[in-house]
Amino acid sequence: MRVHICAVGRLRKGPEKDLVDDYLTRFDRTGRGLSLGPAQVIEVDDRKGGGMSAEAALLEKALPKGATLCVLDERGTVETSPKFAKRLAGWRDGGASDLAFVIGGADGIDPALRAKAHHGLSFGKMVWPHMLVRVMLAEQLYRAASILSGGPYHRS
Ligand SMILES: C[S@@+](CC[C@H](N)C(=O)[O-])C[C@H]1O[C@@H](n2cnc3c(N)ncnc32)[C@H](O)[C@@H]1O
Repeated sequence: MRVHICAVGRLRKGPEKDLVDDYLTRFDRTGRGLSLGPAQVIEVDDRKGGGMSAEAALLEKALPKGATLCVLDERGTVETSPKFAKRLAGWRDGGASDLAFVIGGADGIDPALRAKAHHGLSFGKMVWPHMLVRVMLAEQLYRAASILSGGPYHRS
């Protein structure tokens, strides 16, 4: 199952980008034997300042056709890492070829796009900056692959 992180805005060179790259490399390596990954980041940029709906149109265009859609949203479901790992395995075992996570911009994700999602995932009720959400998601993907592989990274 290929994994896509579709995000509004460009992540510049720096510690957040390094962390995302590092965790996704680890995810790819750990997930290879589990039919998870590879993971790629797809960035969209609305330079005309059209707001949420313009960003949603760009995101929808960039999403792989038929992808299982998971939006990152503070109003979504808060879950443990093992539960998230189970959810990933469930999507994979249910036959999903592409899984797309969507991270919004400063105004969030357009409600019409949110309504199309198969799942809304929350990293808690607080609002985080989008670049940190990318890092957190990449880390949770690696953690989930480690849990599913029985590796020592996750200790609960
Ligand atoms: C700066 S936030 C935008 C918040 C916006 N005011 C809203 O109402 O959604 C940018 C993006 O980061 C993600 N995000 C921020 N906090 C989050 C959280 N607690 N859980 C999951 N995703 C979050 C969402 O995808 C959000 O669209």
